[in-house]
Amino acid sequence: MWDLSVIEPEDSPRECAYSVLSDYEDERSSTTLSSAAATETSDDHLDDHINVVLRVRPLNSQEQNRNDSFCAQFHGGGRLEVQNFNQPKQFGYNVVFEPEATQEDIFDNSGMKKLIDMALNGYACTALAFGQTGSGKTHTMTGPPQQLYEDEFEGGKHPDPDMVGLMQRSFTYLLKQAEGVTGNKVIRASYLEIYNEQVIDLLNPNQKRYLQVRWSKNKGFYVENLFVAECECVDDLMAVLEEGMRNRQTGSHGLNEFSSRSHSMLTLTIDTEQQDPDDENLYLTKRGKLTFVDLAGSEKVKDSESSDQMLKESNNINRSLLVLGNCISSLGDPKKRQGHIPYRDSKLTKLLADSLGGNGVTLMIACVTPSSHHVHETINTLRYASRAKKIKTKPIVKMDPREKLILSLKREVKILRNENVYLRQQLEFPAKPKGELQKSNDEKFMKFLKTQGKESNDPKTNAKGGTEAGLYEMLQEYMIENESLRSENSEMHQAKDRIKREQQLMYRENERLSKHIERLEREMRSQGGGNGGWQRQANGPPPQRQANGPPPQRQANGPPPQRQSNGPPPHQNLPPDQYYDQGPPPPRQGINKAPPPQNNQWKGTPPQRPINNRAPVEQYVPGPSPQAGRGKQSTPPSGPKRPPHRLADPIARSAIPPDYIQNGVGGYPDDGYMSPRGRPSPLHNGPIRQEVPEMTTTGAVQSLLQELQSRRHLQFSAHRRNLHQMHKIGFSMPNLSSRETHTADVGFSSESKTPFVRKIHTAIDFFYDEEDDTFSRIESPGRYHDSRRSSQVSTSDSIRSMNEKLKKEIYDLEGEIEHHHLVNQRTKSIYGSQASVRSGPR
Ligand SMILES: Nc1ncnc2c1ncn2[C@@H]1O[C@H](COP(=O)(O)OP(=O)(O)OP(=O)(O)O)[C@@H](O)[C@H]1O
Repeated sequence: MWDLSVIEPEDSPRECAYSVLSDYEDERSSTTLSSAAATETSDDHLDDHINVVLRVRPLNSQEQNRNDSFCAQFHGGGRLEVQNFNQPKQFGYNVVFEPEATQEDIFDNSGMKKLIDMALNGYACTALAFGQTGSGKTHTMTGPPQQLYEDEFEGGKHPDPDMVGLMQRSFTYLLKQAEGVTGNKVIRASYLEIYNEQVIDLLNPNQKRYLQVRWSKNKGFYVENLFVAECECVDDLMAVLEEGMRNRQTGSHGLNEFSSRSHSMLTLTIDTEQQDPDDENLYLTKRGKLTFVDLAGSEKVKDSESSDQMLKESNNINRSLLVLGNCISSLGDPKKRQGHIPYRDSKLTKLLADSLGGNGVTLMIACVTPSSHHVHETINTLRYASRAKKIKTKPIVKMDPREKLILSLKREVKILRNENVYLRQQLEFPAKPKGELQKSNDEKFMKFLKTQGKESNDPKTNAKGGTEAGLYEMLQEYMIENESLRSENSEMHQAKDRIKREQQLMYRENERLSKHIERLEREMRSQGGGNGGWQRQANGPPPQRQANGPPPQRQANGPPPQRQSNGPPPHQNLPPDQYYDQGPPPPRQGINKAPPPQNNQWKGTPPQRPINNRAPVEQYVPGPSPQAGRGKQSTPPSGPKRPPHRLADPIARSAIPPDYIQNGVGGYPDDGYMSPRGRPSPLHNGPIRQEVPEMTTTGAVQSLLQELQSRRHLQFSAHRRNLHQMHKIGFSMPNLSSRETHTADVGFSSESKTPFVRKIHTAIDFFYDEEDDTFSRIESPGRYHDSRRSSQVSTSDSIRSMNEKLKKEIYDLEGEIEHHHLVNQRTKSIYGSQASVRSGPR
């Protein structure tokens, strides 16, 4: 069984000195590491598995002399098979480096470069070598021992540059990469070892005290009083490494002449100042960490032939490695991971806690010997490595906690300011000028940045004190602004909710009124029903009534019969108040003294509202009056009464601008509307009568919108839609989002190629005037331009205005009904109850 499912690469790098799991370097490594790097400016967590690579060293002279067999077989693709006393065991890792692999191969292909890049971006990164004693950990990390001790100035050989290890190569690469960072950067180094479970500062060997491992909320586990050296160049870093290696506990035993008897940790802290992508004036200091860990090797005491002090060392080494193994097992097991991880059981695991299970990025280099003599130890190391592969970490960028707080407050303030502006727009509050607090905060922040820059350049100033004071002051200011924005925004949210509630109430009332209108209409129809029922003719003036005969038949489109100008009306033998269509109107309740209509124009005194609050019986004058259409006035009693237009047929008009034509493609580009071709709108009431020539949809819609904007009526002949339906179209759409409410959605029937209004948007608020057969907008034109502004208030206004219209309509209809009542009564009194009654039009 493979420990890891792998895919054999087409071109197996068998000839190479290493093999990569599933093109690891190209895919997995780059994906996992670079994706984590993408979170550099945020606290977003990205789970990432620990990257584990394996290095198999060549057989050493001792093993060769013993004629140990080579127990490892390389299958490419990161796979390895180990012969465990004729029992093959198979393992898979991200990369497997074969004995021929050079130091350069390790550095270039282990993922080390990406680790350094991430450290520069603020992540805590760790490269850790582990394995049996003598397996090549130190060789991999720092090169052969003589690389450090053979100093050309002290008469030794010049170190072989090909043999230098991962650490020296990393230093060079790090400094080179750091040159690309524009802001300030500071690299500090510390070096410690854990020897017999005690922490020793390798850069301060004269201090014969063991250092304490402490824990703090911000730092996690850390070593107290550790010497930190600021390094400006590669040489500084090399000097730190050499100094530490010189002071490190080594010993010679049966398995390694230069055996490390301690775990060593060299930590580079990398502070980089980087520009905030959201704010060019803001520089953020990220604190990345790069730790190189060279573990002491596990050893069989029997093999290493340790005794006395070395035996004690061996026991401590093995014990701490056992704890490390336990931590790795727990972290690699998804069930155990949620539970207790025994970091505190050793100093090593305390200091590695963040690298293993925390917010760091870790590269583990497992080192093994291929000697069959050590196959048991080798398999242990391989299992260890396999378990480590299952561990997931959550890399995050480390920042100065105070700066982080300021940054988060600043971002929050920015969000709240935006929200504030948005809410103001919605509620139509005037844009808030930049407040004093906001101004002073921004100024303070700029000042702070400048001071910080000066202080960092001027060592004499008390940089820390000044910076801290500025930081705390700013923190407070931002918190105050934050708080005031919060409360202001919450008030605006409440206002918005209130308006919404009002809208809903109004909407319900409108629904009720609409139903009432329908009821009234039915009532009116039933009143004027039968042969003698009042019927308004579609186009043309009302019929002339003969004095004692039946009502005249109206000529289609013809002029109305001429009235006798000077002579008495044909019904002069009747009391004047019994006729209203050929003479003075019936003086209802003594109110209306208006002269008869002339030239099809209504003339008359606006009716007085009767005491019972019902519409007075009124004289009506035939002929459409576009300007006096329903919806143009919100105070019903002041205007003239008109016939019950709801019963009339639609009035055909020919006033569609010739460019209101569609070809069924495209749409209004800004609003992203699609042509309704092939998908008739559910709101479309039917074909429009007017046939129009072809043109582009976009042009048509733009013309229509321009028309709306200039408040002129659209006079195309739409199929009849009564106000009730339009009302629904305009306001009963659920979840009217702010964006949906800004534009007119005009569609075109693909068959008849005629325009129709698909959707009435509340921000524009235009209504269909059934009598005039027009669409008119009652919004201020200015609002239309700001199509992104949602307007709760305008929605309320439009619902309110719709409400007014409905009330007026009811008022009209009630007047109609009362009028019919009166006419019926009078007619009955003249002709008797059997007479057919024709009450209108007037
Ligand atoms: N890949 C390699 N190629 C050549 N020589 C190697 C390689 N790996 C290790 N060696 C040599 O093997 C010897 C032991 O290596 P090293 O000291 O690095 O082992 P170690 O794992 O660090 O052991 P310990 O845990 O005891 O410190 C050294 O002389 C080293 O130069």
